Amino acid sequence: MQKALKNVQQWCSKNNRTLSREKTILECKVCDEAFAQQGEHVPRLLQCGHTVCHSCLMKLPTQDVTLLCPFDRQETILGPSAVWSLKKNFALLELLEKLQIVERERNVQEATNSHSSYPGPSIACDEEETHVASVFCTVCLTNLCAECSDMTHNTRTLMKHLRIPVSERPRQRPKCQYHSLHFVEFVCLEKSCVDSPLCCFICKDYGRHKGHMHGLIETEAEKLRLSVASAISTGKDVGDRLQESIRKLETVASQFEGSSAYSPPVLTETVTIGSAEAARLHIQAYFRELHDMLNMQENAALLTVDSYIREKLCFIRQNHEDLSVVVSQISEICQELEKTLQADEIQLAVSSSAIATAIAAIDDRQSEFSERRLEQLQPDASIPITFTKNNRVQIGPKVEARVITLGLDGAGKTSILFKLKQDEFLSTIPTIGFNVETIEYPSLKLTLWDVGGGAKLRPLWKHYYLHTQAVIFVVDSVDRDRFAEATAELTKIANEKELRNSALLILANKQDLPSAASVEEITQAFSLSSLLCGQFWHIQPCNVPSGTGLSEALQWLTRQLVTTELALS
Ligand SMILES: Nc1nc2c(ncn2[C@@H]2O[C@H](COP(=O)(O)OP(=O)(O)OP(=O)(O)O)[C@@H](O)[C@H]2O)c(=O)[nH]1
Ligand SMILES: [Mg+2]
Repeated sequence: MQKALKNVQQWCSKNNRTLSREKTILECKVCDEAFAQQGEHVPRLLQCGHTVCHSCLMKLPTQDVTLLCPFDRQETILGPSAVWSLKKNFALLELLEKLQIVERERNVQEATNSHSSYPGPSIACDEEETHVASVFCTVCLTNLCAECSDMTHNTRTLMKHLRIPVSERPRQRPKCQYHSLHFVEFVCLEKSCVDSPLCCFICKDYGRHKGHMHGLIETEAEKLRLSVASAISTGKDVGDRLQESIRKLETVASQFEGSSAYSPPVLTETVTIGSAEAARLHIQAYFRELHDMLNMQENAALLTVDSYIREKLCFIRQNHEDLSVVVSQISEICQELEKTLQADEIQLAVSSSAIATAIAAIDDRQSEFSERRLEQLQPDASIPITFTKNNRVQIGPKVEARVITLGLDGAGKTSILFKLKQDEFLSTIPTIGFNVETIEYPSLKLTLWDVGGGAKLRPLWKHYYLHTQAVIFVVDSVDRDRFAEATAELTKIANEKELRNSALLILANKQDLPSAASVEEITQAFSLSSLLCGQFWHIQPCNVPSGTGLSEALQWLTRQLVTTELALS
């Protein structure tokens, strides 16, 4: 460092230039501004070894997190704080500081050597009035010419006094406005004196500031300087942090605009979307796959129907052909028999065996093609179609489902079962155990389990849950006193793990009775919306005597089981 400093000094003297001006040799080679100890022109080091001021670095173009050196185009990788993360060139900063000290000492030297170097109004030497003062002793507080300075400060102690050019002499203290013979030395710290806090020692000890808190002007000024410096540094910190936030916002904004790399996502996979464009692409890809999948499913469904139709037509044509052959055979036999009617007795007697054979053939055909057999040969022209939940088509064979009917005792479960099975309102007795019936529709076959609802039987309900696709919960709409009890049972059912994929149909039964609670009242009393949040559920008003509501209830159930209304059509 000393060597570098010496080189700079030598360069200055060789080139006959002053140090103060030649600070510019320590300037940023991009903007030609002198480097500074702090602020915009603080020197920062690039990884290639070049030094550029902070301000210029901020203006340089960046590629992602790298910055190119303006001199050799080499890359420097930036940290998370961008340009702020680059190290300051401390060697250069130290050199700058030393140069400032050297310059200051040189100024004193020059002032000491030359009376005329101080361009301001001349100040008389305190030792010899006819001399012009060129330096100010900061310890003796005297203005001195060079000669008197040397003369008065020639002892070992006095030589150490710091003497500065008179131009840099500290300002003289003002005189006290109440005691004109004395300088102000103190600052009064009382709040009431904030408007005129300066005072001399007389004001402080005997005058208007007597008894007040006070401090030395230098001490108080130093405290103020420190708090100002601290506020400045805090301000800079805040500024730096805000700058960092701005940079991050810019990064996020550029990512939104589509700078980030994008790889097409897989259907159903959750991807982290990096930019607005990536999000759009992700959505388009998702729906493209969905459309493709639906097209494939539609084609597969059509193929299934086409092959079903082909098989059916083949069957019909075969039957048609077989029956036509039989019809022509019968017609031939009939023609032969009609001829025998024209014959005389002798001929008839001779042909009796052939006639018996023909009659037997007709009898055979008659018994072979009974009404029932002919019905079987006439296929139903309808094509019963159902769709599974994954959009596969199902023709013919019925969708089978296991359903359990639960609810408090007396709610009407058994009555409903009998109504669905036999279309009758039968008298019932309380169920001990269970009843089970199979109920068939064109495309649906329900196995309906009706389990007794007495309090002692309810713990047994759970044994019926396995493989159950739907639960029918029957509520006696008249029995408001037991709504709370019914809600408690429904809550247990709703929380059953084994039933979490089952559809839940609530039948508000006995709507034929005048005091029956409406569906809305029951929904509210049972808090169904919150209780069954996230489940497949439906509430249907119904009554057994007329059967009103039961077919709608089953239609909803069927939709849940086969996802199509065709099942019941
Ligand atoms: N008015 C009217 N009465 C009904 C209706 N449904 C059922 N009932 C009557 O309510 C009573 C109880 O019916 P059940 O079908 O035995 O009740 P349950 O739910 O099977 O009762 P448990 O087997 O004890 O669990 C019987 O007297 C039925 O006639 C309805 O819709 N309207
Ligand atoms: Mg019953």
